[in-house]
Amino acid sequence: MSGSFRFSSSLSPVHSRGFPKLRFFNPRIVVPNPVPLLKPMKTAHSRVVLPGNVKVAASELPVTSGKPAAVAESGGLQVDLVTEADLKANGFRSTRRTKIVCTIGPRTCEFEEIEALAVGGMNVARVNMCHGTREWHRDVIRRVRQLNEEKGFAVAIMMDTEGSEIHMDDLNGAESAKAEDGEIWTFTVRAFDPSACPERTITVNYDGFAEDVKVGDELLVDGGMVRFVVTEKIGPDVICQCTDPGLLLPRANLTFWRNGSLVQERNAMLPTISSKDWLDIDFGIAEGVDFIAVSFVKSAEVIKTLKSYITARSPGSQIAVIAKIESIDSLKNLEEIIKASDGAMVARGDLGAQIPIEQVPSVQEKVVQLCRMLNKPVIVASQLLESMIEYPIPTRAEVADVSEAVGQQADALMLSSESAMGQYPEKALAVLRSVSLRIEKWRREEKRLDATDPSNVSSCTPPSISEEICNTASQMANKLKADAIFVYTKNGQTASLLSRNRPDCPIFAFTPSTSIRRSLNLQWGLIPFRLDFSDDVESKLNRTFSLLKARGMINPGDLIIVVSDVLQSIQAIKVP
Ligand SMILES: Nc1ncnc2c1ncn2[C@@H]1O[C@H](COP(=O)(O)OP(=O)(O)OP(=O)(O)O)[C@@H](O)[C@H]1O
Ligand SMILES: CC(=O)C(=O)O
Ligand SMILES: [K+]
Ligand SMILES: [Mg+2]
Repeated sequence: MSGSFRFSSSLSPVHSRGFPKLRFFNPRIVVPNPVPLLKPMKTAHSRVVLPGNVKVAASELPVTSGKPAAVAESGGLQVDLVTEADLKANGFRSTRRTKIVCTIGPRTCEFEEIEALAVGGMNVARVNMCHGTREWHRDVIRRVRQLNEEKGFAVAIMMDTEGSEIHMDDLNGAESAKAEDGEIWTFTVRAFDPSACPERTITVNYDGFAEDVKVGDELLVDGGMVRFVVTEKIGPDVICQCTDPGLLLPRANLTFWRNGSLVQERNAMLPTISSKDWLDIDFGIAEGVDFIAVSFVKSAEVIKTLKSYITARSPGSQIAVIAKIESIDSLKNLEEIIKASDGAMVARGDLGAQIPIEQVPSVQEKVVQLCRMLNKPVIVASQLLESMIEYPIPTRAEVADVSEAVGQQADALMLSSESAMGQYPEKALAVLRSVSLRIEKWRREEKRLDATDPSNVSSCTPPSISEEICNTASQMANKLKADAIFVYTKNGQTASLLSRNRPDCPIFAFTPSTSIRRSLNLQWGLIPFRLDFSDDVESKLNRTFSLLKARGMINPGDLIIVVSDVLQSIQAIKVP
């Protein structure tokens, strides 16, 4: 699919989701450019515009073999230009702790568009295997890799599986179809030739569909954006009347409800990982993605199966498995699922179609807390800035929702349609960034909740020396008002345990592995650097100090708490 694909505004999904097309009396106050617009670096001499309006001319940076040194690993230290310039200009406290995942779609798939997102603060790029071809995804993944190699970013790649829940067909290539109030539509398990498909007929991907539904059931498209009631069943055809009109989008999810409850008959028996998903997973392993997010996880078993499959297919691979919490069945097995996974996503879109929407906020809070206890990164996803698909500024309610997730100290926030096919992907990213920074700062100032309170973090994992060291180091950093914590970590575990404490200062995580560096980029408060280091604490510390000082990222007198996972030690050191 090409990058020129655009939804025309009259077909924007926002409209399908019940927003009036024209908002008379629009309550949006257009504030004077609340967030700086970012432009990616174009040439070695252009100015890189960074978060917080820091400007650094690429030509001012030391250049090695035609590339800026930040990219070319000066002295073996690798960090991206954006982080480097931000640290230089604004200091440690300025860094954003909450990470950002952006879904890459038709609106953001070109190299320059991906680069603009990276410059704007994207930490993880997500590709959704529900949409597009493998070739399309391969191109996106390779562009992200190229960006990392050429510009020193550590943008991780997350592949999200399609899963085998019930969904509609692709509308024979149409961007959408409008269902009007009272209209009769047919949902069928019959497949048609695109040219021979009768009007108002939609093919459903699940063969048991016509058998499972009953007359009187409610059929919800995309969690209730469009609703139908089943009036008649004729063999493979389910005849429905539209009760809540709206736009039907290709491959939209379908659920059916009886007497106010989700019906889960044989569809509950559909595999979490379909045969197509396994092929996509093989593709993801071959392309070396960093995370595989599994849609509609119902139990821990599927996560264990996938993890052992990855190990067998690609021994020594660092691919992490993220459980998407979006199925009603997952809620009964939350703790086991999260324990088996390397992280979780609160996938509020489909979750809100499987449980009453008023229950979504409490599930979000519970999953975020559980992940924190179990030391697993957690992503809050879907509809954070939904109106920005179409408008350049968010609603106040959306800002409040983002603030809530940041206040819960989730590791990451995710953009879906906003970045995949919305009109303002960079602005949406800028809003996530500025709201995160503001709420994080406010939280530190207010100390509204003591993040290092051991009761908050220490239960549920078996106590370990590393964990105690990290808890103590974080408390020390807070009490001494340290400027940063440095951690030298080979497999990332110690960095994770520090992040889990949500300390007041940023955590510089030095790792010799580029893939660990990328995977740490999903975790709260971690600034991952690639650095080869020896086991000798003294020498690696002196080397790090001189490399960072030479690049202006730390200053003499800065107080650093140093944690080493090899020696299991804590040191408090003033930068000489
Ligand atoms: N690779 C792609 N090609 C085309 N359209 C895409 C692509 N990725 C995303 N989109 C569009 O962006 C929208 C939002 O993306 P998102 O990843 O949230 O998908 P979704 O269909 O809501 O499924 P999920 O529940 O997995 O998030 C999609 O509905 C689709 O219209
Ligand atoms: C992200 C996702 O899959 C959802 O919200 O449904
Ligand atoms: K998906
Ligand atoms: Mg989903």
